Amino acid sequence: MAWKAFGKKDLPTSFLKAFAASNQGRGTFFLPNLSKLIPNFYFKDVPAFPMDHNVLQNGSIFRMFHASYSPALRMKEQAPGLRVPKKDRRVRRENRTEAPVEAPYVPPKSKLTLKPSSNKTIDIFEGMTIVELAKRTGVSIRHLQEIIVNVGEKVDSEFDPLSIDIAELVSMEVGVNVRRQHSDEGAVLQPRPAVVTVMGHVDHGKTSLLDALRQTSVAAKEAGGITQHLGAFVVEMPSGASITFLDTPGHAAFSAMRARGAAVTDIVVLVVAADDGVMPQTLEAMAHAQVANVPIVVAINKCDKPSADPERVRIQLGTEGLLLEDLGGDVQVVQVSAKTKLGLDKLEEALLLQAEIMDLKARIDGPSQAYVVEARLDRGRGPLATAIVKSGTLACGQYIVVGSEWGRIRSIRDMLGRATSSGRPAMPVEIEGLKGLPMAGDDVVVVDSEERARMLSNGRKKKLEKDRLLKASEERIEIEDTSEETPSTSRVELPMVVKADVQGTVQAVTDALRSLNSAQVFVNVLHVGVGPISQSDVDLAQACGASIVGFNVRSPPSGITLAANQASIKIFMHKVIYHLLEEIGNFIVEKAPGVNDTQIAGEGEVLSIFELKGRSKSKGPDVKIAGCRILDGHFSKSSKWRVLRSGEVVYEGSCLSLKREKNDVDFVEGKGNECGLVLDCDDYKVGDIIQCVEDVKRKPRFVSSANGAVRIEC
Ligand SMILES: Nc1nc2c(ncn2[C@@H]2O[C@H](COP(=O)(O)OP(=O)(O)OP(=O)(O)O)[C@@H](O)[C@H]2O)c(=O)[nH]1
Repeated sequence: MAWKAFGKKDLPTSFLKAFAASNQGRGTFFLPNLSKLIPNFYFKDVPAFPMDHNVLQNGSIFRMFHASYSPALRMKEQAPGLRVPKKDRRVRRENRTEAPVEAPYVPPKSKLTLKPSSNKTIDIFEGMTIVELAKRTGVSIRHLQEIIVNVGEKVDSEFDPLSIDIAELVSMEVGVNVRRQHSDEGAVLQPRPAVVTVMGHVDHGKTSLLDALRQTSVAAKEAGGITQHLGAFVVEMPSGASITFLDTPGHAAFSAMRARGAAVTDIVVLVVAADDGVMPQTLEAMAHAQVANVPIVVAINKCDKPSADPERVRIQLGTEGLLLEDLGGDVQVVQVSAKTKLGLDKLEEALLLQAEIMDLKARIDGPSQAYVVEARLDRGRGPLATAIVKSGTLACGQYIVVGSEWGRIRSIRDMLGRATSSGRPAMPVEIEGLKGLPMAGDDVVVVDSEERARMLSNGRKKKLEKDRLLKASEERIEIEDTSEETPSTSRVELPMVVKADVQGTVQAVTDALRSLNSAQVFVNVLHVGVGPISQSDVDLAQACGASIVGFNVRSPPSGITLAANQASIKIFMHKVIYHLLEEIGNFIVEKAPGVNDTQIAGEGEVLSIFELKGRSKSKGPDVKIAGCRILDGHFSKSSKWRVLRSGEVVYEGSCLSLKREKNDVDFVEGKGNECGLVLDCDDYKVGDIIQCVEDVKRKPRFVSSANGAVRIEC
């Protein structure tokens, strides 16, 4: 492998192998991590595109410089226009054979020279002119024309209509974010089913309620009995109407999934258990719905329980600012029981009424738009995206761009797994044919040709990578700043490789792991991916001293497990999020260095003072012995000691002698036991309190709250 590593030291082959292998998919290896792993190197010419294997192999993506890299070259790199003084050129020549003896070069914090994307976001639409685009981006018409020509498009006049894809590419090029707007003007709109997201606190009965609505039994089949995916399906109501439901997980780690659910939905069903009342995730769900400007229908569940108190729930919700119908507002409230199926017809009525009020319609014809709620990698079928169609009709054979991935739709399946040729508005569909795995939350857009799809996908990848590198660089600076507050010797870094079944859970697990960062331990997620743990994950973990997390993925083949064992790589395999976080939390606590602290090991009272006269002048002065009774704990001779008088510390020091009866001892234990004590100060008085103080290492604590939120308390 030909890497351009300047300087005397070569990179470890094991590292290079693992690094290259880990980057065959998306560029998920963070540069700051890389430079941390090889501290004597710094990096320049960082790519603004995803690192792919071939690029990595020819070594041209960035140049790695060893710390001993010559000062003259360094000056040139930092200020390209600068003339290097002759003296320094000499240094450079001398250094061809030998590294200079000098302090290692510490790269400046902001070494990435990538131009950041501006925070500006503009709306773009099909047919906008260059003039319009120039107005919105704030870039000159001439510059935009140059870019358009560079992407291979013809420009006749600045008033010619641009395709929305070209407008996006050009905007990205000038560092402006876009929102694609599709006008339905002139299109025939047809009624469409409502998309309803069921949200609420963990275990309040969201899945059971959906189960009851569709007469199946998903809740019983879920690992650990909790929802960890964003399930989407269509329920045919007895009235004949159909509703698309999204079930979101209640556990605290899945906040991003809930936010996605609220963003794609028309109505939120807020499930609150009648016995438990309003809880943290109930409030979070309310907030998500309000941010997304989505109406709420409240389902007070578990009304069959003797401890159910629906009135209390109503009052709680009212206090939280939800304007319930029965209290004069417009939020409908229904009392239900998923167990006895009580009130399900009322819930259905409420949803259909809400949908009717909203007059939900969508364009059936024309370019389709959809929203990815989940994505996973199937061994045989490749990347699969579950999406909800927003408008238009998604059809097999269409070229699509999904986030930064592209593909041609090979097949579409409905939520029962049946093949279908198209997906209509509000329909959840599984799309097959993408070249790479998109992210949950990505938009699906249909484009005219393969060329356009490739171009848009490449442009987006480039931008994504640029933003990611910048974010990683900022994160690194933040970490460095925090570690300045905490002595670096006391902060342990735990590198992790995270693999999970779908993109959504990868994100949830990664976010949850990051929430375990503390002043003592930094969980450094080096690499994430969808799918089972592979040999390249093990290689990477070995090269970086990382542990591997496998969430909701099948156990790795025995060969991989064996390789991991041999390399002493810890693998955390779990199917339930709180089990995973508990195990990792305890692992972190175990690895945390702890902070030095003191604790009172024992306390006693001075009952009497004995004076021992010095037997001869040469043997030293007279000695005062404090006769003590232990009130609590134990006395240990080697510890530190304190004398307290009227609650104030009057002395701190060490012990010269500890006696039990007439014998010298190191340790006296037990409330009520008496001993004689000589401290290196003899200013004690009857009634003083003597404390034996020990140094201890205080370890952090793993704390998980009722809503599943976890943290490490130092
Ligand atoms: N008595 C009674 N129990 C219920 C009812 N609905 C749900 N449960 C029970 O409550 C527990 C949690 O139900 P789930 O449907 O898994 O709750 P969830 O809100 O989907 O939980 P997450 O998926 O973890 O967010 C299960 O033991 C259900 O059997 C109900 O109406 N009455």
